[in-house]
Amino acid sequence: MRLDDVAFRYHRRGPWVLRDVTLSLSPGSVTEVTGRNGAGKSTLLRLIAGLRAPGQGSVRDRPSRIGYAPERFPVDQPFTVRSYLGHMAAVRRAPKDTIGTWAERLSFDHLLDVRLPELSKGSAQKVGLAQALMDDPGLLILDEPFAGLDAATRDTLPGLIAGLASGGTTVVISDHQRCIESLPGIDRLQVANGTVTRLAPGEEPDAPRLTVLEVVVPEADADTVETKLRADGYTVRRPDQ
Ligand SMILES: Nc1ncnc2c1ncn2[C@@H]1O[C@H](COP(=O)(O)OP(=O)(O)OP(=O)(O)O)[C@@H](O)[C@H]1O
Repeated sequence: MRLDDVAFRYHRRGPWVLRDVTLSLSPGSVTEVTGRNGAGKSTLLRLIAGLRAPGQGSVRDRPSRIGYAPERFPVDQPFTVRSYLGHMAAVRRAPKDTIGTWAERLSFDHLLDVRLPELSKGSAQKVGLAQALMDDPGLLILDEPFAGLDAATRDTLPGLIAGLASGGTTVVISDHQRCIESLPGIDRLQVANGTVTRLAPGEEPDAPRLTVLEVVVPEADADTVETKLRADGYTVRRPDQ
């Protein structure tokens, strides 16, 4: 698929969030989208997914079956995981047993009868991923899919993504936590200053100046704080106990 001279703003007369975006995404490619907070990564992903229409320019040849997992899965829905995913499978005419398959692959099969608002952040993230992955999408868009995931699922997901890509799925991922960047042959796009540039292999995104901040927390809160900081894209080092 292609984006040609795409520009986008959320409000008429508002500031352009993205301009002059021209890029192509080929079947079977995996593209990592990088950029600072607020640069426009989620906006670019929504444009690619077709959830937002460009203000200028065009998007062409988008695959018809699209899987999209937003940065935050909307849990304020009065369904159990099973009925929500069952509904999504029916809408997409996916086989019903796909729910069990993905629940097992992403290790949330024990939560199928729990209501969405009662899920932890990481479990909700897995349900969001399952609905995006279940229909063998031609275009798969994942917005910060690793945020809040447990280590086992974090390790599983790159392989699942690579498997879909080798079957021809075009994959686009924003990933603060840089869990996907070691995937062989990955393409990288950087969103900065309102536009998108392709990074050459090995080229580092414009790196901000780094500093070290020591944070002291109650021992019992250390895991939670570490998970939160990692989810926000920070590097966390724990001193030896
Ligand atoms: N629904 C919206 N209405 C108006 N402005 C928005 C909306 N969503 C995002 N923006 C603005 O568009 C710009 C880009 O936001 P976007 O969420 O795409 O950035 P991002 O790179 O994904 O950020 P982050 O890394 O924090 O998730 C920001 O200035 C943001 O405030």
